[in-house]
Amino acid sequence: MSVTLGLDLGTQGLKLIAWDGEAAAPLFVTGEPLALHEGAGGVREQQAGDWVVAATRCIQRIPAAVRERVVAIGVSGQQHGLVPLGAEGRVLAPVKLWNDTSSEADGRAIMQAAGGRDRCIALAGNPVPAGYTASKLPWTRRHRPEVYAALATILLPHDYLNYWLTGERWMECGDASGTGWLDVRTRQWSDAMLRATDADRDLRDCLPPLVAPDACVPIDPATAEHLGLPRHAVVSAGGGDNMMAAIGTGNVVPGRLTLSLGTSGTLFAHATRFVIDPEARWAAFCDSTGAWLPLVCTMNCTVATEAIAALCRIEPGERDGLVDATAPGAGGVVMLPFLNGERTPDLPLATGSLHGLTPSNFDRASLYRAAMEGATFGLRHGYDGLRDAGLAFDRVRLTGGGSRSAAWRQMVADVFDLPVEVPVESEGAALGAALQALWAHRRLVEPGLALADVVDTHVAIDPTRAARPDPRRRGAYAAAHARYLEHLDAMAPMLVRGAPPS
Ligand SMILES: Nc1ncnc2c1ncn2[C@@H]1O[C@H](COP(=O)(O)OP(=O)(O)O)[C@@H](O)[C@H]1O
Ligand SMILES: O=C(CO)[C@@H](O)[C@H](O)COP(=O)(O)O
Repeated sequence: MSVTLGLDLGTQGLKLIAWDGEAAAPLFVTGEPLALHEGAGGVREQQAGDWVVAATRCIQRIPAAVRERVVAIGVSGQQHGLVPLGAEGRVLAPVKLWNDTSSEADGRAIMQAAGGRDRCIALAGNPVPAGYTASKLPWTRRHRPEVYAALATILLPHDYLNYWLTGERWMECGDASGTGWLDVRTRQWSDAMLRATDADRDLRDCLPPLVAPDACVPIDPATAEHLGLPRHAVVSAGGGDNMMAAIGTGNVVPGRLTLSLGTSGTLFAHATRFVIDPEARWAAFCDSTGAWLPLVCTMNCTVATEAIAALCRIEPGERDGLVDATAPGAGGVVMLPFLNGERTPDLPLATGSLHGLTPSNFDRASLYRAAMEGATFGLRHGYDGLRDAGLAFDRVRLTGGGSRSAAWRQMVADVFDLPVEVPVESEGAALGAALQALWAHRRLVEPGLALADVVDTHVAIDPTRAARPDPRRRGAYAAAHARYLEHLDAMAPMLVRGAPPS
């Protein structure tokens, strides 16, 4: 039996899956929560040291008989975070995360220096929203000058765990697409975007080499010993959580749409040709197979449902019942769920709001449904952009924490008017990381092995969690979606400006 480990460093927690490469089944699954520091002005940061503690706990919890058979490890991670490393490998500051909007003005300044938003898209395929890594660097230069001066290497969150495991610094093109510095057409760093970020420093010196998707690096022997893992284990390239979720949900061929309902909501496809949206309604990213992964990301998915559940004291076991007890449209309640600011649509300073309240709909069930609908409509917004690019879809593969909800699965089927499939393994990103590790390890002796072949054998669909669009609900959801867009348009001038200082 050969075992591969998949680690997924999410925003709310780190998850681990130990995968049996022969039986195509999980042997052990565990996780650890992670703390998030939220500061004034949209600051959202984590300590890289906490990730290492969480990963160590998860790995050491694996039964020894499983651990000693580990041949390879793959790491998936929340995208865009900036891990600043000093020359000797020390992390110099807290990690500014993908949902940290404090660098909004810095992103705008980079785009201006590059010649404007459209020019950025022409140069590298993407603009530089606040969430992307590039914007966090000038912020660091302004707010933490000593860190900027000592900076030797920039890593992304999953790259940092790879560094901890191997002692080697590298990036790969999937996650590197979310820096704002990679020209996603050529898979090379864009000198123009690097210069627009800092004209006085050669930032190429801070960027590690880019490796191929099937790269394998030996684990550091001392780290292997500390973790109780075999010294011959290797670490694969790993990738951004969305790129790994594409593998873990079997989305490595055209025609499938993966939707991940986590802290962020993401929606992405597999594209064999490079596609960009001139309006940047979605991100033009590389995937982790050598193709592309056009992606829509909203910053408020389970953020919205969790906030309403906490406010109304809705227990986890009650939630689906409340959604089922209300009709599509939530009795007229509309939630613009932008509690964390928003990336799609591009409103980093936006705040959340509730609309359409009356005495007869101001109840916990309608509010909870409105939060779930708002999060789902936000993703639908970007989906129209993907179709405008000529991409066609015949199904949705659902993953992330929200995919555990039967009511949410049905809502996705109805709102997108597509059949929904749910993989047996709900942790798509962790499974994708384990499968990438399995593939990369097998390719050492079988160089022609295609990732799609591994995915076909290992990603199973759970027939009991499928959902089909219900034509009786289509009209009600279309009307509710139209109402959502009306409120969004009406609020737009205020949402662009952001909240007054508190
Ligand atoms: N049955 C459910 N209904 C709605 N939300 C759920 C359900 N189960 C889990 N979640 C939510 O999913 C979120 C975690 O999703 P996950 O994909 O693990 O997030 P991340 O990777 O962003 O940390 C939590 O906010 C959790 O409350
Ligand atoms: O910023 C993006 C994608 O561009 C997010 O999808 C992050 O990658 C965080 O993911 P979760 O922690 O919500 O899984």
